[in-house]
Amino acid sequence: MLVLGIDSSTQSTKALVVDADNGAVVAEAKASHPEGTEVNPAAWWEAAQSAIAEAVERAPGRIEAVSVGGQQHGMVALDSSGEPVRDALLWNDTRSAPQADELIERHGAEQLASRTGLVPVASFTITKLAWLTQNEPHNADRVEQVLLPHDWLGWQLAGRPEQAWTDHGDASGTGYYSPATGEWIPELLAEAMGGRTPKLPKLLAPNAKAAEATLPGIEGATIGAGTGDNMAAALGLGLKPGDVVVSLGTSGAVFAPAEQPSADPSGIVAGFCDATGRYLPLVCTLNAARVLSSTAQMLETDLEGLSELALAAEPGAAGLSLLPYLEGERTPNLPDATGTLTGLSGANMTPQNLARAAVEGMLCGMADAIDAIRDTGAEVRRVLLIGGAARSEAVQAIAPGLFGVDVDIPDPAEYVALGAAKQAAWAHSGSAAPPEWEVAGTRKAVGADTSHEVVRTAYTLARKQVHGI
Ligand SMILES: Nc1ncnc2c1ncn2[C@@H]1O[C@H](COP(=O)(O)OP(=O)(O)O)[C@@H](O)[C@H]1O
Ligand SMILES: O=C(CO)[C@@H](O)[C@H](O)COP(=O)(O)O
Repeated sequence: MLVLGIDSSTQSTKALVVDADNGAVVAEAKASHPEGTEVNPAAWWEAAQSAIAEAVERAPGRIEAVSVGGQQHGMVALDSSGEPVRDALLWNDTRSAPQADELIERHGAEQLASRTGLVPVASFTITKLAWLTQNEPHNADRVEQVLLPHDWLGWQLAGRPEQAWTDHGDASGTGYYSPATGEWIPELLAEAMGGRTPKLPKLLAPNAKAAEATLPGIEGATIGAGTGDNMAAALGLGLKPGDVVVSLGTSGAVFAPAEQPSADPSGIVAGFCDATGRYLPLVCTLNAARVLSSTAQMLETDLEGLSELALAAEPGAAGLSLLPYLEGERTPNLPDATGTLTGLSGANMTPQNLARAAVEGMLCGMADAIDAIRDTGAEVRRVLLIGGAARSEAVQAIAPGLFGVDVDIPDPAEYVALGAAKQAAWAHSGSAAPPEWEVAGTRKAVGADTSHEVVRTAYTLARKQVHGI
């Protein structure tokens, strides 16, 4: 049986056709998304249709089921005819930082963490809706329904039926959902929107059959509930206790499976649900893969060249530290920050050291995130490194030392789309547990090198000096 998994993430849509018996990828395709932190959802739909058509064309048979994993938190606000009232505001759009602060002032971080699992930052949907209400009341007045990117795409695949749906994983990133009860908190949404009460999608179980596809090429296929991209990756990897994922896409996301919901009043760890009925404590930064591509561009090289330069420098980049807050930052919560390079001298200002500082700076943020996940009580037996920038040799070589733990590098694959495909197979089968598909990979052992301590200390010192935290 063939199933289709879609990953609609920040930079692109990926479509994988997968053999549901063993998880083997039999066809795949990709289409780009526009740049920017606000995007017309029509662009995702166009990319999805193009990637699906291409993947299905290469598939050796009929698609029986499909699911979508989507970038989390994006605000898709629809009017009474189902059209977006404006472009969607994405997870990495920081304009709603003041609204996040207002929510915390009104309710207190501790209360919000225990009610919603989250302490608001600009990424979360509720702050974007509060921003819309305060800054574009003419648009807020027209909002009849609020969806997330994956909800909207699933609804498109089903031909825009009366009732849209979502899953508990993606819902847990909105700020108006309770992981403890598994229900929406409509009063928080109404308060953020000045008393307006838009319709919310129906919450579906992880293995629910949501609808049937109407898109030509996959008509009649079962549509699964879908989920957020990180939850889909967790499902695709089949995480076990002791596993911690470091995902280096546009965002840097660090997460681990958990049996209980978490509530971190510091706001560092977001208490999300996963796509299996369990939980997924997660730390997210705004700056990961693009730190490397921007540095490569500055050094007039490509990603391979950047990796070679970084590996030609000594650990610690001869004293250079990069705080890579190129798009502002979410963890730590510094929405207006810019990047800083510290420790420059005439002697260390080389392309090799700059490249090394970029890789180390990005990974130091991830190492801090692993520590925060460990602080929730999660066991950290190994790290699984995925996402576009996990393909970098320098990242693979430097990560184990900085993380202080063995790093497994699953064979390069689109794990979000694979997880979506697994959910589709699960929904179609109607079984109690998702299918188990083997994930192959290689291990980079942590080794005896202790130079990482110096690197992390220098990074922490630079952050304290520049940002006071
Ligand atoms: N070999 C590589 N080294 C470093 N970065 C890479 C490499 N290959 C791809 N990338 C980066 O990965 C990113 C895309 O990763 P992906 O996980 O698909 O992101 P997203 O899910 O946010 O769209 C791009 O920024 C790209 O530059
Ligand atoms: O906001 C988060 C997680 O809370 C991000 O991880 C988004 O879900 C986007 O992910 P990528 O496009 O980087 O995969």
